[in-house]
Amino acid sequence: MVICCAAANCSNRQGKGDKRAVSFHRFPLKDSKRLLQWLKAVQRENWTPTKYSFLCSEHFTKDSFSKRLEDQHRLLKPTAVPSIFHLAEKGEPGAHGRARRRDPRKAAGGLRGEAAGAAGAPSGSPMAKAEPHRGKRTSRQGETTGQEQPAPMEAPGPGSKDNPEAGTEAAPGSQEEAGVSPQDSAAATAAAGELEDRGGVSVDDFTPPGSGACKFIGSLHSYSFSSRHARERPALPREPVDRKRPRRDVADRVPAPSPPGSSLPATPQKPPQSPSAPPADVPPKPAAEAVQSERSDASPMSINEVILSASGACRLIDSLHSYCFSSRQSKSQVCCLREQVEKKSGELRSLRQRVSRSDGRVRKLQAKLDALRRASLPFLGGLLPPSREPPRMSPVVEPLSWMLGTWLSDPPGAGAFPTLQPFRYLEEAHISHVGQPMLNFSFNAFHPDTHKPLHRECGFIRLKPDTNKVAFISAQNTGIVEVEEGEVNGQELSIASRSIARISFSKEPHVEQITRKFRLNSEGRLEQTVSMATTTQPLTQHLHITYRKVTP
Ligand code: HEM
Repeated sequence: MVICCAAANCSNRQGKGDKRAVSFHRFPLKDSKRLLQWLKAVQRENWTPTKYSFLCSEHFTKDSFSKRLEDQHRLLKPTAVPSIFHLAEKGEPGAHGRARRRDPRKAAGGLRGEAAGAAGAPSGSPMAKAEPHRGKRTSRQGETTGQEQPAPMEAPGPGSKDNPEAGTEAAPGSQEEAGVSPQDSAAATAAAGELEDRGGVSVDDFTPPGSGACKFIGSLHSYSFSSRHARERPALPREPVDRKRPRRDVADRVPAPSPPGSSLPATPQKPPQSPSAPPADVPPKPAAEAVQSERSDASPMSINEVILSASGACRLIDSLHSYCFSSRQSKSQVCCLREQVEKKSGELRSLRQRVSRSDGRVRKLQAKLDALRRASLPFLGGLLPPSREPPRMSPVVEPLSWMLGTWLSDPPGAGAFPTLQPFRYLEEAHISHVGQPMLNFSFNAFHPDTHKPLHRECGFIRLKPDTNKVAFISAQNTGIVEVEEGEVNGQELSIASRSIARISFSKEPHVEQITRKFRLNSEGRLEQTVSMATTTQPLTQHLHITYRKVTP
């Protein structure tokens, strides 16, 4: 297999004539953004690059290359995009075979020579040295006018022995002068091929990330190549007098070196046979033998061993790269997860604070409710704990159990008396027990509009055991204390005053007789009717009220 330039109308291929200054560079298949830029520049329709597709260095401007510090190797910058191409002149017969080079960044007259910066370029510049053969190539292409010049993808090619000046051209900027042997180039080519095969990252295409680990791995790369270079350097021929001629001789027989990585030499070479490497075009052995024939102090390590060692080192570095990438990815995932955990922890803390505040509110409400119960339910007040179960009712008072509960007037009570204007009033009635053989009661009247407290009375209702005899003992805020007795029959209690006492300064006319009737009506409502006799009026109804039960 010969490495050919994939650009339309470019016939450069590995080892062809005077192309020793031409290097070949793989398409950045793993860098989609850069690959698109390359493809846009190449302008080949219905064509997809493979890992065997290359562009020669003639399609890149001079500033697309950099020199490696340690050995001045010419390297294609990781951001480089080709810009110098033959473009067929449309409308011209046989135009697809004719071409002129143009740099798209230079609208007119942007010929390759200008783009390469030949004028004023240092003599050591590989681009400057590429100038002469560019002229030859133009004329050659002129000769092939009318013939389609397919971009060679993988074509076998001969060695570069047809141009006696090739060595001179290549020498100043060549990798050989930079201190890398042809075996370096072969090994690097093979290693780069393996890298692309296995990890899709070639040494040339790899952009060192900012992490310390990758810098370290990058330094391993440098160490790997410089180590190989150091081991092989003693084996290179010593050329104390004229370096160009022997080098040209060597170049005739040995592949021109290229930067390590995906940059490939223009001269024939064969990468080492590796199971994972792309198909080798030239076996490495002849190249190795060529160098070995030149050296006077043979290295203890054979070239094949060096190549294999380099390949192994590159595989190791490749795996380190993969590990580095996956490690960084894992680290970023861990960081992401940590952020999520911290966020969730913050939310949890906030929720706990809200729950705590809610608990505080619930406790306050519970306390308020207990206070209300104590205030409104006498039997729950005092020393009785709020959570305690209601005391069991004494069986003695069971015949009066229908009276138990809290009752509210509904509708408002009606007041009357011969000496009074009829009136309305509201009243709460609490009738309860605390387990004793009696009921506790309180009646609290209020003004129907202003809710101003009016008549109030409280006392006890007792039953004579094993009878239906009932005693009703009441103290009223008007200064009257009275005892009424009577009978309970079913759900009706009728009682009449037996004794009435009053304070010395009670208001007149004094009440002299009181009768009451309680009953639970068919609607489950409690009714109370009060009649009285005064010193001025006979027994007459004074009050009638119906209560609605508001508690169990
Ligand atoms: C058994 C309980 C009650 C007794 C023994 C009683 C007794 C009396 C007596 C003796 C009078 C004076 C009557 C007059 O001047 O000729 C009176 C007046 C009156 N009573 Fe009652 N009463 C009782 C319950 C109530 C209740 C529950 C109310 C509800 C608000 C009430 C409202 C009034 C009013 C508004 C007057 C007229 C103004 C007054 O004298 O203060 N009474 N009551």
